[in-house]
Amino acid sequence: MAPELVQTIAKPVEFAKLATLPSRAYVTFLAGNGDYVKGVVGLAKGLRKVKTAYPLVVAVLPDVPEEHRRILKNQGCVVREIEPVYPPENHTQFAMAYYVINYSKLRIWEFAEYSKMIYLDGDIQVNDNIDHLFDLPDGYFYAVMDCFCEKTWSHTPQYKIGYCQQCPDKVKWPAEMGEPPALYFNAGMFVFEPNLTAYDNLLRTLKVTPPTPFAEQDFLNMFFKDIYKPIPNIYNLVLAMLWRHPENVELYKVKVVHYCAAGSKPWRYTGKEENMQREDIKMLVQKWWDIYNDESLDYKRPVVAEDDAEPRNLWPLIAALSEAGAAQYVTAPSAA
Ligand SMILES: O=c1ccn([C@@H]2O[C@H](COP(=O)(O)OP(=O)(O)O)[C@@H](O)[C@H]2O)c(=O)[nH]1
Ligand SMILES: OC[C@H]1O[C@H](O[C@@H]2[C@@H](O)[C@H](O)[C@@H](O)[C@H](O)[C@@H]2O)[C@H](O)[C@@H](O)[C@H]1O
Ligand SMILES: [Mn+2]
Repeated sequence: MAPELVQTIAKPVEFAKLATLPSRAYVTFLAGNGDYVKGVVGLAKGLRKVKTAYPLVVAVLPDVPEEHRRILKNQGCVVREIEPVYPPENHTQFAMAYYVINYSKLRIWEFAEYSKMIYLDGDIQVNDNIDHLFDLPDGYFYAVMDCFCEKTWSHTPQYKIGYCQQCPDKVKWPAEMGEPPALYFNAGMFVFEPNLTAYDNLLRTLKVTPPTPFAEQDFLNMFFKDIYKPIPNIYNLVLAMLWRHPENVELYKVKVVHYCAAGSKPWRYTGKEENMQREDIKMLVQKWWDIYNDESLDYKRPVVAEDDAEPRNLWPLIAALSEAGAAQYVTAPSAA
């Protein structure tokens, strides 16, 4: 379906069809005025390179400067401001101090104009088309299993005994410690259905949930425990898997790379941290930069009659249509 909503509005019949299309989008999260905006630009260009049919929505905190928002709009992103979400007062030592802002990711459940979304961290690159994940059966929460072997997990019992869900038979979970930990996902990538009821439940539950070291990742694992369905790690390669569980990784099959290992953020890469001189890490960082620097992947705004300076922002139009009850699901320009 022609992604440019404005062209479609002109033909009511087509619009009627469009109004019933399930609306889907990728969504990421951006906070602060620092360099993560480079991650999001890289993600937008990577999604374009793999010719996704869907837009990239960027949920931005109020502290994201206008200049960064303009950069993202000019890369074809749909920029949506969200309010921060803070966990209850706590003295928790987060695995990384900045994780406290990651609770704001929970705002994306409010984007209920979309029937299904794929969340991707800003430090993720999509190297193969994964649009087919939108067709996974509704009613579940899909994400890739994490790994417990990095020092960031040293506070946990599983780390202390050397147990990891990636190789549950290597060091077995001792019966005297009760049930092994429930399957635990990395919250850098997940397939979910935005829904206002779930959103209200998430925020209400958060208010009475003491924060834990992995912040919103721990919280989401607890909240979605009963409907979580693991998907293969080709959809979110947590880089530490390369040296912690190489037997579980076939790099040539990996579709999504998550630059979460310490020192691996491509836009900050110095190569000095542990594991950062590995050939596979250097190749993946270079691959990220090749996309980021590829001008042929920059967004080319569709030329419309009254071409204006601002990239066409469809949200006011969509809001008006929604008020008129005309459009349940409408698409914005695809990221491609
Ligand atoms: O200063 C920050 C820190 C985090 N993030 C967003 O929050 C996500 C989660 O943080 P990060 O990826 O650094 O966590 P990791 O996966 O490395 O644990 C990032 O990918 C960004 O999308 C951001 O925008 N600005
Ligand atoms: O706020 C908590 C964060 O927790 C997760 O990152 C961790 C986790 O993956 C560990 O397993 C790794 O060891 C570690 O390096 C990595 O940073 C998510 O990637 C991120 O989106 C966010 O939810
Ligand atoms: Mn990340």
